[in-house]
Amino acid sequence: MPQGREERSNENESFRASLRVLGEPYEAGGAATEKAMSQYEDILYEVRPEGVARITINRPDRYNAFRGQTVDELIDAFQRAGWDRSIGVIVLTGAGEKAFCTGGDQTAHDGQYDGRGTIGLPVEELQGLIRDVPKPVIARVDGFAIGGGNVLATVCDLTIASDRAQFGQVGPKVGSVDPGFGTAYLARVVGEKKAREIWYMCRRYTAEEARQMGLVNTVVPHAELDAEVDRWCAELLERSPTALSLAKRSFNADTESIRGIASLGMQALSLYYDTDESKEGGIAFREKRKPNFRRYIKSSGSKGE
Ligand SMILES: CC(C)(COP(=O)(O)OP(=O)(O)OC[C@H]1O[C@@H](n2cnc3c(N)ncnc32)[C@H](O)[C@@H]1OP(=O)(O)O)[C@@H](O)C(=O)NCCC(=O)NCCSC(=O)CCC(=O)c1ccccc1C(=O)O
Repeated sequence: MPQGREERSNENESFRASLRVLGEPYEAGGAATEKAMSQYEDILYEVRPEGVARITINRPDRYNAFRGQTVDELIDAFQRAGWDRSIGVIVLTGAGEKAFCTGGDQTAHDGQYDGRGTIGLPVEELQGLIRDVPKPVIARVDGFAIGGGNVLATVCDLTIASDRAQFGQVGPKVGSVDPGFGTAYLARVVGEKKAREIWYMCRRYTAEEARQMGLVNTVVPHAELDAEVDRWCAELLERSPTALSLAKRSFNADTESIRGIASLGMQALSLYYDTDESKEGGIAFREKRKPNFRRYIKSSGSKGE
């Protein structure tokens, strides 16, 4: 049945209304916002330059590894920037030159992590939120983007890396895995073979290698990283924000089923974290030795040890 003009105009109005909701600020600003911002311990939140929210994981002594509190603060910051109408681009980065982020903090991890959520670390909530905010998110990577840190960079819309950045996954070396966006979505970005190599082999890749496999948009000398990020932000701020948010949601739609895989996978990961096999990875990392996983290799049908 062809639609009448009135019906179409109602539909258009509800579509425009939904975009207005997408653009609602998370908080109106003022004293409450200032107070909440100063409460962050593990991250920094700045608006710099105008229109750009820069969120920095600020744990350089731990190579910007995240604990439960870090992930909660990141979620709060992405909510704030995501729904603030004065912000057009969000930049995620790590403090210092050693690391962007090296994933879960291995000192806050003996079995489950120390925060909330299925595994004591609401990483799948954070990854989903980076996808949900209706504006481009740029990962500014200097140093290591390893483990869950590489996953964060992967789910960002764009990645700008310095020539001394290094990328990789280490899960099967430390008794962990990201059974959602870190694996399935990575395969969409770099292809199945490469994603499996990255996860199974746990190697490190240079920024240039990461660029060649499609994990990074551009690589610049480290002294030029901020200027390059500023250039990309300035260009993005000139684009129609509504067109950008529609494009982002449209890209997301095709991989949205991975959210379901992530939530199921985290449930399984929680069980895995309580096993001796997984704990061996974390203990070995803390004891600075090679993990011994050989005794956990089981042939199909065997009862194991
Ligand atoms: C980052 C390294 C490759 C750097 O190697 P190297 O240059 O040889 O330096 P190191 O001496 O190893 O490290 C220097 C210094 O930093 C500390 N450190 C580094 N990373 C961490 C960390 N993640 N937690 C705590 N501390 C860290 C290290 O202990 C040293 O400190 P000293 O005081 O000087 O001794 C290398 O360090 C490395 O590989 N780190 C391991 C990173 C890691 O294990 N990350 C967790 C990965 S788990 C994973 O990949 C699962 C995927 C995932 O996304 C996920 C999903 C769901 C829940 C959680 C996760 C998650 O990420 O955990």
